[in-house]
This record gives sequence, structure tokens and C-alpha cells, in this order.
Amino acid sequence: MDIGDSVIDVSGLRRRYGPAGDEGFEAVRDISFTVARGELFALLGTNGAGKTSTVELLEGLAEPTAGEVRVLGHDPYAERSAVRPRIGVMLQEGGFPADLTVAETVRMWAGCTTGARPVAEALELVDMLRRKDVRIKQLSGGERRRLDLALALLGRPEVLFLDEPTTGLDPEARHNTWELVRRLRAEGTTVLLTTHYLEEAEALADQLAIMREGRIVSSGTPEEVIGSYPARIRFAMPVGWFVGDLPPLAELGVVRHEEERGRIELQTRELQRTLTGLLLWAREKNVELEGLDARTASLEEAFLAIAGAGPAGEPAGAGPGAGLGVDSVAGRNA
Ligand SMILES: Nc1ncnc2c1ncn2[C@@H]1O[C@H](COP(=O)(O)OP(=O)(O)OP(=O)(O)O)[C@@H](O)[C@H]1O
Repeated sequence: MDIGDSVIDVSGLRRRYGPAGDEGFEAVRDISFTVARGELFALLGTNGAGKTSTVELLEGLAEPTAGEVRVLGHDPYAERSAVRPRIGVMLQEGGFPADLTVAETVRMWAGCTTGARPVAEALELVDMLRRKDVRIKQLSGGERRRLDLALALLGRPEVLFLDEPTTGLDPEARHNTWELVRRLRAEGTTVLLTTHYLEEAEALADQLAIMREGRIVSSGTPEEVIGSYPARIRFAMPVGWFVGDLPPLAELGVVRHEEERGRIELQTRELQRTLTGLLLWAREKNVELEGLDARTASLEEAFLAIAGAGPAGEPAGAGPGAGLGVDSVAGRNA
């Protein structure tokens, strides 16, 4: 089992619901990515971006309208019997018979799974062993999610598809799930995750892709995606000084600045250069930049800028101010 060989290959993938033309809807529009063995790949996007439509194609639940999908070297739709025993799938909504107990449900599932784990082991993985005799209809939403995960893990899958696995979980259960996912990945499981929790993607993902309107609009490691969005520097302008007294902002690498009641916010893609220029200026003028705060963007900020803004046809990774000179949103009270 070589780390590094690709386990999921997606190329030019499209999925259309309904007929061609205005009556149909293309939910997935020409996306391509690969996931290496043992890697965790997170697919992010706002509601309706096309994540589930994509994941269903990878799971072999539907046939692409165009493009190619390979999972473990096979077409998951046409060669379903070769792929299905080697993957684990946790759908957004698992449907279970309400009157079965947790243990009966797992046992029933194990009956259809090649090389299934013992029932107790599967339930222990998700901390549900003590709930084994409870009926499905009496489980909380979070407990059902954990049971879903236990079923996905039953056949010791090489590839695990997790569609919003921690929705409805309390913080402790969420962190336990993260630990479990990290352990599985460390053991070589390849994981494809969709989530609305950006801290989850930041904590777990080796690679991620942000979808908008069916397209991938940004992708890379979390650091690369965050790095495509400008860092921020905030401070209060010293009394008696004005933004115009600062060195030319474009020369400091600033791509955008805002000012409100003497509070300045600079956005820059070159945090060190901008900060150095600013501090040298403050030393030279012998003034203090009160409340000085400098930080790189969070994945959430990058996501909101990338997933929410502008038409989806724009280039990947474009954050606000990308490619601009200094864009001023200043002066409401300057
Ligand atoms: N069976 C269907 N027929 C027609 N349109 C559909 C169908 N299923 C999904 N869609 C549309 O395709 C688009 C993508 O849906 P999809 O469920 O893939 O999004 P998503 O990114 O998973 O969203 P969410 O985060 O809300 O789960 C949406 O606009 C949705 O309305």
C-alpha cells in the first residue's frame, strides 16, 4: 500500500439533473481533482454548491453526464461490484428501521458486508456500545450520525466517504469523531469529507476544494487556500496623523484599506513586508500604533470570500482585492 498513489481520480466531471436546456439543471460543471492514498480531502461549499451531487458520483450511486471518475482504479458506477466492498459510505441521511435496536441494525448491516468488524467493535469505535439495546427511534440526532459512521466503518473500508459526518453532534462527540477520523487516516484510510464546519476542514484536511455553483473555485492545502486571501493589519491612527501621512500603501504591499473613526484596516498578501514598513514608519515618526493587530486570514474568512463572492466563472482562489492596486473603502469618518 504505497502512500502517494491516487485512489480517487476525477476529470472533467459533470452532472445534470433533468433534460438538456433550460428545463434541466447542471449541478456539477466540469470539475477535476485527485485524492492520494491515505489523504483526507475536504469538499466545501455553500448550500447547493454541488458537493453531494459530486460525492454520489464518486460512490457510484449515479452516472456522470460527462467526464470520468475512478475510485481505486475502477469506474464506481459501471464497476460497482468491484468498488462497493472496498468503500464505506456515510450519507447525509441514513434510513434505518425505527423499531430495530442499535445492535440489531449493525448486525443486519454486517450480514450484507464482506469481512465485517464484530458488532461490538464497530459500536465501540463511535462510542455507542453502551447504547446497543436502544431502539433507533429513541436515538438522538447525534447518536444516529454516530451509528451511520459505525456502519460506514463496518467493512474496514480503504476509502471512506463522509457527507457532513458531525452535523448535529455536540462538541465532545465532534472532537471524538475527529480523533477517530485521524486514527483511520493514520492507518491508511483515504477519506473524502464534505462539511459545513470550516474548523473541521482546517483540523482534518490534507487537501480541500471549495465549490461554488457546481465548479471548484479554489483548491489546495488549507494553508494554500488561506494564503490566497489577504492577511489583515489593524491599528488606530496616532492622534494628529492621517492615512495620507503613511508611506504609499501600494508600495507596502497593501491591496485594500479601510478607515473608520481613526481605526485603520489594511489587507495585504505580503504581511511581513507591510508590517515592517509600517513599524519602521512608526519608529521614524516616534508614534505608537495603538491596538496593533496582524494576522493571516482564517479558513472561514477565505471561504466566505471565495465561496460567496462573484460569479463562479472567475479564476480560482481570487479573494477580495486580488489583482487590484490599493482599493480604498475608507473615509466614512476620516
Ligand atoms: N434530484 C435533483 N433534481 C434537480 N436538482 C437537484 C437534484 N438534486 C440536487 N439538485 C440541485 O443541485 C444543486 C446541488 O445540490 P447538492 O445537494 O449537490 O448541493 P450541496 O453542495 O451538497 O448542498 P448542501 O450543502 O445543502 O448539502 C442544488 O441546486 C440542488 O437543488
